[in-house]
Amino acid sequence: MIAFARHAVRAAAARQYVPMVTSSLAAARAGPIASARWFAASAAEQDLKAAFAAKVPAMTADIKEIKEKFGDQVLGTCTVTQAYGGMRSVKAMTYETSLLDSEEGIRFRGYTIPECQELLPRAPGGLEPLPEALFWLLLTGDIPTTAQIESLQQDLAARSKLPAGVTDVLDATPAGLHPMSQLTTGLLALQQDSLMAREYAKGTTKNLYWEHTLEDALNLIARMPEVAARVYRKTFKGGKYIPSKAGELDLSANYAHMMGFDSPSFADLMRLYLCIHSDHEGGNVSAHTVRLVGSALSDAYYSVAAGMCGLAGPLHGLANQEVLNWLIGMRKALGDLPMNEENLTKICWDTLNSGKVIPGFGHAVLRKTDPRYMCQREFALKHLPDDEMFKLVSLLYEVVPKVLTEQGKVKNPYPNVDAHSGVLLQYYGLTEQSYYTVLFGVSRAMGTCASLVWDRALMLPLERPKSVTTGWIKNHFANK
Ligand SMILES: CC(=O)SCCNC(=O)CCNC(=O)[C@H](O)C(C)(C)COP(=O)(O)OP(=O)(O)OC[C@H]1O[C@@H](n2cnc3c(N)ncnc32)[C@H](O)[C@@H]1OP(=O)(O)O
Ligand SMILES: O=C([O-])CC(=O)C(=O)O
Repeated sequence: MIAFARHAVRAAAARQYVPMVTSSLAAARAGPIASARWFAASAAEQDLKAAFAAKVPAMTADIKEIKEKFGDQVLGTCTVTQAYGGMRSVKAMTYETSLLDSEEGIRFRGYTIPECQELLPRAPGGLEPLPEALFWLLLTGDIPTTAQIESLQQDLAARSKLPAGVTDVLDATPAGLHPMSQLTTGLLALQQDSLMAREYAKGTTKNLYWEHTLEDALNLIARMPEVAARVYRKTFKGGKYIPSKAGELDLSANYAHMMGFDSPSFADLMRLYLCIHSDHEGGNVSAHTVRLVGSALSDAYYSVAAGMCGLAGPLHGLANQEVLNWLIGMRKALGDLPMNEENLTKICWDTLNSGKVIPGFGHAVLRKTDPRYMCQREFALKHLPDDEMFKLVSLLYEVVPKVLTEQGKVKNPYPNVDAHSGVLLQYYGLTEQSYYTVLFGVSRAMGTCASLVWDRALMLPLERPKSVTTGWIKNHFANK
């Protein structure tokens, strides 16, 4: 099913993870980025579970040593303003699968998006990395080999059949229900098969939680595309479903096929899309929700469904839908007027003056243009350079930062991932913008599931930070 990306073997062979427990000095010398990477030790393991299991002891020992050595060090503090301000930049959690730098953007296990595009295995004829390969990387820290990804793809295909009753639940949802509500309902219907829930009820032991969670994660990832495609066909195509070709096509191409899109370049867009939306460190609303809910030992289905409810908010994943609505409204507002800087500037100010945010711009952590925006822009320059909507998005890239900077409120006036995704989908005929966050959800499930497996492997405890009332703050600081 796949062709191997350039340099992957060389890169995998050249890299080796250095656990702190054996060589903390070497890791420290390697610098923060290199020491954050999990380097491939061997390409021999073809089974994801075995590859993951091999990583757990060193990581567990590493964390034990870190806690012994640095357990009393202060990682972050929280001012009163931060407590009222969404805890912005408070360092109060760990998260292994990805790390966000405010200037540089996301790194998946230490690898930037261009590095992933270069190193991860691709589909035959495809130019973009396979999300199955990104999932392997997020989970194990290693760039997978062709054989490993073929084995994972076969495993996912074998798991992909929806259990009885799931399609009935989806069919019973009202046609007007938002696609994100339908997706979440579908995930909860999948929960009937949770191994974690079943084994916990039987009295399984703590050291096996990760195995049950990995099983649930793999089943969820394998089945979610069909659930999501059914939501699309039911809502927008009169319930005319297209049978799965799991096993014949890779996960992204099959998802596109089940939605009704069979062009090779749309499949490649799906691969890129599902890779870049998967993970964005641990503090974002969806990932943190998955972590929090999972910490109560709710299984992967409950945890991801909860995360999807957060992703459905307009300040988070739903912003991709909002961007398209805004762009369409903008074209209408322009009418016969030329699409130029002056006219777009006026429309931006109208949006701000009406009390709304400009969707797709700004970020809670990033302070530069999101690299996920940039790689979608590069995709557009390659595949749809003359598209009118792309030209509009390109012009807004120049206009909006100036307007937001002049307004003087935002910490980051530059575009995020959601500013670009919709125009690419529109170009290929996926024009129903209320569906866009579902695509984001299918991707985010992969990153958050990888992290959830680690949460259980590392036996992270129940999350329960302390809260205080405003009265408590007044009394506490009054006499200081
Ligand atoms: C996948 C993702 O989740 S990426 C983000 C997707 N969301 C969006 O694109 C929605 C538009 N953007 C926003 O609303 C914000 O930039 C957020 C929610 C992403 C980040 O919020 P914050 O960290 O609070 O941003 P910041 O500190 O810059 O906010 C300061 C002020 O600028 C405002 N602001 C931030 N971004 C924007 C924007 N795009 N348009 C207008 N005003 C904005 C905030 O609402 C806030 O106003 P207030 O002081 O009146 O409450
Ligand atoms: O990091 C964030 O807060 C939001 C975001 O871009 C994401 O979750 O992809």
